Amino acid sequence: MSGFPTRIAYAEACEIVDALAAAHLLPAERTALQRAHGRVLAEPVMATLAQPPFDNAAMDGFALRHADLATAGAGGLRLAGEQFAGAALDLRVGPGECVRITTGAPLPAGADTVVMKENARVEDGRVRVREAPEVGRHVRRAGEDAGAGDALAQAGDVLTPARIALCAAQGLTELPVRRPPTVAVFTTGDELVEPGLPLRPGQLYNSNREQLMGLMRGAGLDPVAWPTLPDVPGQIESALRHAGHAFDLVVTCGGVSAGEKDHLPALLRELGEIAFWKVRMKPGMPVLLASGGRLGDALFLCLPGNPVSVLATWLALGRRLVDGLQGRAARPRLHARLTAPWRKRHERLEFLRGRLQGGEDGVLRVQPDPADGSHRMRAAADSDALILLAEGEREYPADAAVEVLPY
Ligand SMILES: Nc1nc2c(c(=O)[nH]1)N[C@H]1C(S)=C(S)[C@@H](COP(=O)(O)OP(=O)(O)OC[C@H]3O[C@@H](n4cnc5c(N)ncnc54)[C@H](O)[C@@H]3O)O[C@H]1N2
Ligand code: MOO
Repeated sequence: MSGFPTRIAYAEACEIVDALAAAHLLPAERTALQRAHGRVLAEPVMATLAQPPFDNAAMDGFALRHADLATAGAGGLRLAGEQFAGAALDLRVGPGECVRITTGAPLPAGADTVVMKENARVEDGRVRVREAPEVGRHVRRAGEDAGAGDALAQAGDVLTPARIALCAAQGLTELPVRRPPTVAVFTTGDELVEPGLPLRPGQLYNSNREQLMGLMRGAGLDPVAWPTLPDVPGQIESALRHAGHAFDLVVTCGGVSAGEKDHLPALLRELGEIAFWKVRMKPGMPVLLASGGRLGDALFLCLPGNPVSVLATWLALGRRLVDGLQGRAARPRLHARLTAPWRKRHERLEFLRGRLQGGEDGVLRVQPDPADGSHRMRAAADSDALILLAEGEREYPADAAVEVLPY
């Protein structure tokens, strides 16, 4: 097979994924704030309100004029009123006066400082301050977090709970987001049996479907799983044609390498347009990406069947594709130091499994798991990161800095 990139470097695969995703950027839509969690912003969000919107107290206590503390003497300050959080009263703190105030309440005119309740004593309508704070203490100034007109978030930002809260504080009820891709998930293989059914010799339980569903849900998607497909070209074609016309993305797993029952490459070559097949990565080498062509408008991402290959190809390429389809800003790249030396004995870029450890010295470390076969799911389950080891045979000393992809 030729006419498309094959046996390419991981970096090249990333470029192709990014370009294909950008060409298939999903439309923007307005969604209710309550439904926007985890979605990607399609436009910047501008502040129309300053944050905080007015000067207010950071503590329960007394609002006063700082200059009066030096002159108040033993008699203290006259308690001139109360301003609680809620409607702003028309209060003014005059010379020698103070106003009882609660956290979040608007600062009365004239006041410049708040004294905590615990540092004051009230007697006969007079307030004596035990410990004078510095001027401006416990006052939160209007606009110190954001000014009206500031950009609070950019297109491509993910709506984390904190960012949603920032938008809610502006009184927004809807946000402009990208529609997440609809995704159909297929597992293929005559050897697969669903958990719960009896297993005959040579068969094995389908474990990849649940893994993929979890990985996709973790990426904010709501995938739809098909019943497992047998290794029968006609059946695979008709199921993929159906999904290719109904979904934005079709993800398959298994049947994508060189065996007599690996029908996906030939099918996508004949009916679709292959963007790449085979990336010089381990595990996951036979991964294939294609546009649907006569199978529909969907993109087709075909992952190898080995369970650890599913994990690695999804995290390395699949998640990148769904990020790109939503215009999501690049995820930060993380690095850690190996806790043990590692001898890399092959040419392909490796996504080795490892367990992250945060030390009190502030250094992130990762313990490589020696069970590096792409069927060794236990090592993947005992780990929480993929360790990227560059192409080429190489000795990595303990403490070597490596890129990690946490999962
Ligand atoms: N002659 C060659 N053989 C292989 C090559 C190659 O280039 N030339 N590539 C190897 C690599 S690397 C990988 S990775 C695998 C990928 O093969 P396929 O994508 O065709 O996957 P299958 O053969 O269908 O399955 C591989 C393996 O995984 C098990 N499997 C499949 N689906 C599931 C599932 N849903 N749940 C659990 N386990 C599953 C399957 O039984 C196989 O053991 O090919 C190498 N061979
Ligand atoms: O690339 Mo395959 O995933 O090693 O066995």
